[in-house]
Amino acid sequence: MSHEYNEDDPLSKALRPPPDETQTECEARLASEAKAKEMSDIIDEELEKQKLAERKGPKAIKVLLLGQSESGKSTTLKNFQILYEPKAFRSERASWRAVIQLNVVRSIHLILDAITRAQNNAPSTTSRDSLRGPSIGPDLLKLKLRLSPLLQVEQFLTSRLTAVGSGESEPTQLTYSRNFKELAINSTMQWKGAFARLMTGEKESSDDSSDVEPVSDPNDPNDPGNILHACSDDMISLWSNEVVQELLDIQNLRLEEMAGFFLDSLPRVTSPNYIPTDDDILRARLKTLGVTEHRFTITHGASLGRVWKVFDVGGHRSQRAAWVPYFDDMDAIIFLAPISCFDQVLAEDIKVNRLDSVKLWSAIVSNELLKNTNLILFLNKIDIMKAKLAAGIKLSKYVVSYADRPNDFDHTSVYLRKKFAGISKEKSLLPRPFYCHLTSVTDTKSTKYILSNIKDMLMRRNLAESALLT
Ligand SMILES: Nc1nc2c(ncn2[C@@H]2O[C@H](COP(=O)(O)OP(=O)(O)OP(=O)(O)O)[C@@H](O)[C@H]2O)c(=O)[nH]1
Ligand SMILES: [Mg+2]
Repeated sequence: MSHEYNEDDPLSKALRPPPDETQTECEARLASEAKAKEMSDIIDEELEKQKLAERKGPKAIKVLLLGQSESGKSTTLKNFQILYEPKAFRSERASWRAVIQLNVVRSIHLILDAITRAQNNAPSTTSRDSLRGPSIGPDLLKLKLRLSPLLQVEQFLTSRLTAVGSGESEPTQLTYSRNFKELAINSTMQWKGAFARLMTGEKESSDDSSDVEPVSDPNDPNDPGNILHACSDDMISLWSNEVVQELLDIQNLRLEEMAGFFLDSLPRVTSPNYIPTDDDILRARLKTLGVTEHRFTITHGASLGRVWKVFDVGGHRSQRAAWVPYFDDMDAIIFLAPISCFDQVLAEDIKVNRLDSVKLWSAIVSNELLKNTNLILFLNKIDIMKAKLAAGIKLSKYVVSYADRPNDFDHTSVYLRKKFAGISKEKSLLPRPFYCHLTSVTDTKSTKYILSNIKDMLMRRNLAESALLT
């Protein structure tokens, strides 16, 4: 087999073999090209078969995940993967390790920033009053200096992830620090496989890599895993330092409630042999860019063989224009509203309260294109909501209409549920049932149960509709 290389076509020119290629090299190259072509033909054939099966078989069930940024859409998608594609989900552990490393470094970065702010006595965006904090002693300053290499790890991991995954660092005006950039990734770019290989030096991902080998190269001092391991004790000292805790408190930085919080698990996640558990992967935070489609085939039960397509979208305001083309032809939308955010301002607009998920919900229920679509509401992050209420944070302070009702979870959740139900009833263009779940999608057990119920409900509706059509 030989290729024609067209001199006028830059791609063809770039692919041209080196002019000084030996006979053996040429044979090896041709053999590898033939193998690649064979693989590509097999994949094409498989895709063609899939398309044909889909055309012949019952229509795929399509579910769109919607909600503001950090509401838990991608985490819900991970639950679908655990349920229907556990093998593939677990084979991606190595890539999630890098994301978790990035999350850890980011939390440390936030603490170091808080110390710098206190040193400069600069006003913080959310400080209750000016920074009359504890004094920062030489020990803490030394710790800060020793942890500075971590900032390079952050840059390294970000550039690696963006290189393979068409990612982008978007400025996210987080409550706690303006202009703090957060890495966002479009997962259609197969960043996971590519990144796992980059991290592990593997050539091909094996079919069952649930027992992926540790990803650090013990001999490479620049390997992020090694740097994190070397800084582990200092990070633990920093996180448990009383002055730091006081500073964070004064600056109203509740790291425990933030996305991608792993500081309570530092010895484990910084160990050289660390492999993320399912729970870790669910808690790992990587912002989504664009819209990605995920296909699952139901492998058991009455709906065996049925294909599901789940669409995950970026929830950041800049991403929302991309949602509309997907409104058509969905069997259901799972809308996530993070009710724990009642006391925070919206990440991307510090003037808007996070509960302005309510506004987004109004826009969705009243949308003309969605008038016949099943809407399923997840009032999410109830674990954080419960912790906040238990800590004495009052809903009525932020949602004035709550007035003097009891500040416990039962009453607040019923109130919020009614609020969302009322909007659905009032604003929907056609009458529609109100499906609502109180969720914590980082809890796989309860989420599995909810997703199974949704699956059954949609299958029943789908069957009923097909029966009506015949
Ligand atoms: N404690 C807790 N954390 C949650 C829950 N749901 C999601 N999270 C965490 O919140 C963070 C954000 O969740 P994502 O699923 O990435 O949010 P998203 O809606 O996909 O956000 P975008 O991609 O920016 O639109 C992640 O670190 C999750 O682990 C929950 O119910 N409880
Ligand atoms: Mg996401």
